[in-house]
Amino acid sequence: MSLILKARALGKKYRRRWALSNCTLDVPAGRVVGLVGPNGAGKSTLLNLASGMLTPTSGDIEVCGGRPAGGTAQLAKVGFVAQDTPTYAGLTIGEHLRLGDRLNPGWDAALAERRIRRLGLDPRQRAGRLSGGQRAQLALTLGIAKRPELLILDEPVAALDPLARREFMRDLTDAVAEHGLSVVLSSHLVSDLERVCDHLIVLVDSRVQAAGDVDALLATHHRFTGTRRDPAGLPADHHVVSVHHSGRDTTLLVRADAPVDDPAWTVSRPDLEDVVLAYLGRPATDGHSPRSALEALR
Ligand SMILES: Nc1ncnc2c1ncn2[C@@H]1O[C@H](COP(=O)(O)OP(=O)(O)OP(=O)(O)O)[C@@H](O)[C@H]1O
Repeated sequence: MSLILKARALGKKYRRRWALSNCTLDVPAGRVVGLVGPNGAGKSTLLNLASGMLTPTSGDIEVCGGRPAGGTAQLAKVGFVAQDTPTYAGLTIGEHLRLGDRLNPGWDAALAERRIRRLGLDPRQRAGRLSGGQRAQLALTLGIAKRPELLILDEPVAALDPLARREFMRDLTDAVAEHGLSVVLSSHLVSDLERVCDHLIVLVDSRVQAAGDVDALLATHHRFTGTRRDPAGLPADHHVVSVHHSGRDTTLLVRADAPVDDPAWTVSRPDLEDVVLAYLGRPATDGHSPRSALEALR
């Protein structure tokens, strides 16, 4: 599997506080990869390190085969839209597009203009006068029109209304199909990630708790329900991710290639949100290696 991003024991420290510590993960190339995790898990820090906006305190990170922001050619390979969708308040939309053209060797002017037109945005409007969602759309347009090998989006849809969110996800899918770019996007909206991502990474407290193709994650996780009992009796290849007791019933989220056929349990399929929530509810395990027990689900 070729990798577009590789982090090894990566850490970033602010004064005495680690924003990300000992983070090891692999991101496959040619995919739309969702990065999901609770507030403060280190997602933005990781994405800022990947884009070269931050430099690591410890460990290594490689993006598109090189050091993040390590020279002009490397900069051209990666598009990054930060969480606060930065734009220049005093510049018009048209000026942003011209700036994009000047700064990016692979700039796709036709794509940028088409997208701005379709969004109904006036190229003469200053970015400072745009709504939060419109500003996000401008920043996304700049990221896509740069035609990067890897597009990194930190919570790109947070400021968008539901319709704009759906359209953005569709644009992204089209851009991936047309230009074959790799995408990493973080979001708390698992339903949106499910619509657009084919690979998912769950990060909790700097550690990968689960990672794999969405199809594989769905095929290897099962919901077990039955009368209240201790899950310890399940076969050894059944990894219990979460346990909920309510009244006389027990519900488990279990990872197993093939669920055991036991009349004591009713087995059903969880959706992706159930799987993600089960991992988010766990204390972080020390998944130093990308092949940690919870990870190998490709
Ligand atoms: N500039 C900073 N100075 C000090 N601490 C920081 C800084 N940026 C992030 N942190 C801390 O690092 C940790 C990880 O933050 P980060 O923003 O990467 O998390 P996140 O997973 O993106 O969270 P969210 O989902 O809320 O955006 C948090 O505890 C945060 O308080």
